[in-house]
Amino acid sequence: SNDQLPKEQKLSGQEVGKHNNDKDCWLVIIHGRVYDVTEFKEEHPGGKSIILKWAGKDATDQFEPIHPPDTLDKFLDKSKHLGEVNMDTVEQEKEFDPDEEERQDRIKRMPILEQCYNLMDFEAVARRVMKKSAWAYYSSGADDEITMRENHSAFHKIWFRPRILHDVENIDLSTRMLGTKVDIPFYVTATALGKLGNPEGEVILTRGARKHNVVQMIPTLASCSFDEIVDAKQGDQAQWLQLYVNKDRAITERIIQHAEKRGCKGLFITVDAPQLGRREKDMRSKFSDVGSNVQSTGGDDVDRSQGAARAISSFIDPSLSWKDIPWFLSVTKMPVLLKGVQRVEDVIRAIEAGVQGVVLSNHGGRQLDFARSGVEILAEVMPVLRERNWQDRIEIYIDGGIRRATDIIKALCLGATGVGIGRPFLYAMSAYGLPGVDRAMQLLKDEMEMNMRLIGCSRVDQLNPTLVDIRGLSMHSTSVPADSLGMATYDPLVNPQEKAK
Ligand SMILES: Cc1cc2c(cc1C)[n+](S(=O)(=O)[O-])c1c(=O)[nH]c(=O)nc-1n2C[C@H](O)[C@H](O)[C@H](O)COP(=O)(O)O
Repeated sequence: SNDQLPKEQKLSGQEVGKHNNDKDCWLVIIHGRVYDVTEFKEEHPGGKSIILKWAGKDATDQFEPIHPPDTLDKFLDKSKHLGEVNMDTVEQEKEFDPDEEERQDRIKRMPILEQCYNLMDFEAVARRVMKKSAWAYYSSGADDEITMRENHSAFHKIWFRPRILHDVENIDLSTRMLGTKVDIPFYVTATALGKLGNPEGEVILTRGARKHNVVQMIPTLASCSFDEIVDAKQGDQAQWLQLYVNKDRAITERIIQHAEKRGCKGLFITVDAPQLGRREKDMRSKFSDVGSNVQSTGGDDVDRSQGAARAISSFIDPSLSWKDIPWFLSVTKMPVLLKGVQRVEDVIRAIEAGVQGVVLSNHGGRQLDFARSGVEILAEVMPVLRERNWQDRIEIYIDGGIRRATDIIKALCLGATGVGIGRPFLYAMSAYGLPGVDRAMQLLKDEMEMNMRLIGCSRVDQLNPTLVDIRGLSMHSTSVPADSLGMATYDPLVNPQEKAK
């Protein structure tokens, strides 16, 4: 093969193009570097077919959003790095996307940033301008997406009991999270594959978090490398690490200790995803036709319809359990928290296990459908902790469906230290880049200042349960799914073909 080529001589596109089959497979990936993946493709978590589909071609666009830049240096033996190719001899085969032209037209007609007045406006714009597969990945929830909708509608079942005639001239929204002083009680939660929405990826969220002095939780499954995201922070800007625990604990230990060395201020172990949920919009989107088949143990001929999420999560350890918690506490001095706790019994157990906090969360409705919203779990947890006088033993966060500052205030009234926000910042970043994230965070600050005044509080430590009425919270009014078979399949009145017989 060509790896004896003197380095300064570049490979030609034609030459690379010949190695495009199962027995002999080269790929041009990022920045015109060629890699021999003939062996590697057999154990590629995203399955073999995606590699064969782009064998011998430039696969940069497909590679970038899913893999951090250091992936090849980390996982592909140096002997397989075949050197540079002369890029003007490589035919640039763009993945054909039927609605790309229409999408570009929608981008030309999208509203200017100043026309976004709340976080839902960003979602409305993102839905129109994002690539279908990216929108599908960000917006999808598990199964019928009942929990995803419940996350936000739960806040509509909580009403305020505002107090009057308190001096609210000067409002202070600041608070502390794991010891870090932040401007407002929300953090940017961990969401995977930031480059699906914006070519710069998670570093945009880093810059937005710095500007508004809030914490960024760095996802294990980020598109940017961990070090890129940490390098993008400035000064003593605080970041936390969200951890998917690897079956290979040596890898996990290295990740944790590197994060601590780089200054992360908290370790959030995700405990609600021993297997990633079935997100059907994601599965239907473009990723499914490349058949990432990490569900299978062998071969490439099994259930191919797993979206991007499955393609990148085969390393997660489903055997993780309470007996592992002491190990995590022993390998790091960072505060350790559990992300994705969903009932009070597990909060009690977390306190007894010695962790410093929990995030009451159902993963944005992307995991177990019919899991309750974070805010409903919070309303179950805090009275039980107060009974034991344990409410200050750990920090309690919630996430899921936070779209208004009133949602943040309701969570704090019920006893949360702060809240995590995911999709809104992804949509803002995908539609408008950093200016979008900046505006979304500023809108929340403006909303929260006004709402604090109107419920009669000037500081977040004054927020308390007497300011909310949660009697309606446990009412789960989900609409009954329409009888689609009856309506559209059997009823001749609806089904014209039937009438023709
Ligand atoms: C929207 C989104 C959420 C993800 C997310 C990816 C996306 C696109 N991913 S996921 O691919 O595995 O599902 C992660 C993740 O990497 N790790 C994690 O702990 N939570 C993940 N979450 C859940 C996230 O941390 C919050 O729990 C959730 O986003 C909060 O709900 P909202 O989006 O409504 O704010």
